[in-house]
Amino acid sequence: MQTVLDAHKSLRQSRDGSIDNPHHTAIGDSVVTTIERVETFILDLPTIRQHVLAMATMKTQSVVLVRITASDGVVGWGEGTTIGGLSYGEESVEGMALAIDTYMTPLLIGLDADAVGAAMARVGVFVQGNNTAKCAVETALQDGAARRLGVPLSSLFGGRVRDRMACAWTLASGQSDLDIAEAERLLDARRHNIFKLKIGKRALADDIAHIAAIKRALGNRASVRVDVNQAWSVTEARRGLAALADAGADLVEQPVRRQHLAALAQLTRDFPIAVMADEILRGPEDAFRVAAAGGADVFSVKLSQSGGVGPAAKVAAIAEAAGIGLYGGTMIETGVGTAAAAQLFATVPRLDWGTELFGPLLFTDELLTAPLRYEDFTLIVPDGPGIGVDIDPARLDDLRRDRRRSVHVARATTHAGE
Ligand SMILES: O=C(O)C[C@H]1C=CC(=O)O1
Ligand SMILES: [Mn+2]
Repeated sequence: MQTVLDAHKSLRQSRDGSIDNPHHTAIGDSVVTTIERVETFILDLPTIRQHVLAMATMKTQSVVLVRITASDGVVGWGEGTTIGGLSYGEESVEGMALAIDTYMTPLLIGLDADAVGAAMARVGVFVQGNNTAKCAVETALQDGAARRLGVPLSSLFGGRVRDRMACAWTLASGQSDLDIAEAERLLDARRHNIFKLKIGKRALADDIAHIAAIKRALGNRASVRVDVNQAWSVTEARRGLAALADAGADLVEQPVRRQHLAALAQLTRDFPIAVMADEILRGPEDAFRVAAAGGADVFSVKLSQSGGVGPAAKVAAIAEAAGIGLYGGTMIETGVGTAAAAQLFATVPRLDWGTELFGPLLFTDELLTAPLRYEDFTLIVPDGPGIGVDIDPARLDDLRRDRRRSVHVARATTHAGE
């Protein structure tokens, strides 16, 4: 039986013709740069303030970084991040590190480092689901492939149509007056004029009063949007969407559970406020299903949920083909995942709803040698090769869980009701 590995090996052509090159491996009559090492790092990054979501309150964000070293010495980085332990999704950072180290790495070692699609196809044969862990691996491979060519990752996805993009900020301190003060500061600094409010934890009437107060304070100076993170029943959502539109909110994100596509489609049809799909989208197949059902006006495209840069590009293409609006989503990633997402969203012809690639700004510590630039309400897409940013090794050492001195990880997240 021919395996995916055999198939991709036989498709590869010699790139430099030199069998003697010590950095390349001869496979059959092909000479390729191979994947030599895959390493995972769990990092814990304290947040600048508590971040209150329907299902969890974050005080620290935990992420998995993947470093892939190829036989030519080129290193690629990727990130797999989720929110609130296991309260947002079915993958945790600990589980991702295990899935990568135990199951994905042995499948990857020795494969052609440039054949990212073939490598991920092989992983997909033997590893079901685990999209966020796959995202970390796939992004690291994409980064390495682009660095090897000396081009930004956006060049592997058709090239840029923009070099900066609108960037929302999430107001989630848990208190209306603090949120308003924070929004005013960010408007004054010209950093953000799109605000996403996290709701669904409190009673509907309290959430609506909170949104109305913020919209009243900010008026036309800002777009106000809300993310329910699946917390509403269908009945609550029907009441909620009507009230949100009256309060002046522009968009509501994932109001009902991700399993309830028919309800999401009904809400999309029945209310004038834009409905955005988030948790329901776990890759291209879901994107197709949701688009075919008329399940949303807008897709929040996330690299982590989609399974990497390539699958996220397919989600975006399905939205585009279906006339669904696009928004560049985040899982509150470090500069690594944020830069990778920016590279992809720079290539999307229409990004009408902007992005929320603010992740690095929510952390007390900077991981990169040069921070991402946020100016004039936008994020600037980095120019360098690959994802366009570099990790500071000293800061990486500082933030690694296995080297960490002080963060009390067990209490870094509290859950709804605590
Ligand atoms: O969209 C989510 O549900 C996750 C995330 C993105 C921004 C934020 O504050 O939380
Ligand atoms: Mn969301």
